[in-house]
Amino acid sequence: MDTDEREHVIEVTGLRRVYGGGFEAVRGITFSVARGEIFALLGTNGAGKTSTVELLEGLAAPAGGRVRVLGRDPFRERAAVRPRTGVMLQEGGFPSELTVAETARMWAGCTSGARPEAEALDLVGLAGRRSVRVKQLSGGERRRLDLALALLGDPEVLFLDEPTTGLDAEGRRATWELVRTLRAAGTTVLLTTHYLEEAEGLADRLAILHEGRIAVSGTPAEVTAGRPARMSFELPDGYFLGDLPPLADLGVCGHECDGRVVRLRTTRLQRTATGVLTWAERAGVELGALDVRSASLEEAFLGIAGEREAAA
Ligand SMILES: Nc1ncnc2c1ncn2[C@@H]1O[C@H](COP(=O)(O)OP(=O)(O)OP(=O)(O)O)[C@@H](O)[C@H]1O
Repeated sequence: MDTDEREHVIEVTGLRRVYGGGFEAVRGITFSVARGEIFALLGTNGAGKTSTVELLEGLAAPAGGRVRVLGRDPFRERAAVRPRTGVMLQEGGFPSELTVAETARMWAGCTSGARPEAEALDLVGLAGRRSVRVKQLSGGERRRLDLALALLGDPEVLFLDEPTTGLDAEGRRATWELVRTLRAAGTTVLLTTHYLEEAEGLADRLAILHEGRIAVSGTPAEVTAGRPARMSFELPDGYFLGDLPPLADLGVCGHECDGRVVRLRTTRLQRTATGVLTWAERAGVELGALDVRSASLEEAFLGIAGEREAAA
């Protein structure tokens, strides 16, 4: 089913957030998230991700614009919206003397229709740590406990603020798997992250925020479309960049040459790669450290940040 045909569980229109001193952290953003979608908010430090998520969670009222979660105003109708959402904040801040199981039980007591705490702990791989005190958990285990608590109410909508920060590679992958499983069960997930590969691999759609505004949004493929791909290689001794066919003929839109290492940026990757490799083959040249990669979210992200700074 097309995104437009599905129910929009989160709808944000012209949303603004202004802090006490008059600083406008969120400057009129618009996006929507369909039921069962994973949507990622990306951005540099201070771009406004947490400020936005807090408005969606109903923790503050917007200075302007409109936000709807499950068709309701999450701030004014918090009592109706909150039981249907799960929230994982950047800092959980739980009593450190309690054990993992006690913390989950305490939280379950405040959660309507909570699933058994053992089930929530099992989902995040903390079943074996039930009797450990929270203060003895590693940073990554605390993040997983935060996630377990967000899952206690079996929420329809899950807000995850930097869910994998502090997790090792295995913990991160396990969290991604869990989020995918939740999506398959129909849960809608909005997450913020600094890990571009997390957004690229997990999100159905994403938005990159910059200074309180959405710089670009869409599927990962849409966001990277039009961004240049890269090709790099090392020429053997005695060969120089000028020995290659004219770079413009190869579709190259930018290049760097550092000694014998050549880095090309291209909007026509197949043409560039074919041209360079055909030249090397004909010249009997063995290219070292050959690397060819299509545009990634990282390039889009760095490109957007760079372009905005240059414009400023
Ligand atoms: N309580 C506050 N009072 C005033 N300004 C604030 C407050 N909280 C955040 N800000 C400012 O609002 C801007 C956006 O902050 P926010 O935490 O939403 O960014 P972020 O994208 O989540 O950043 P990070 O990636 O560092 O978590 C920043 O310039 C920040 O300094």
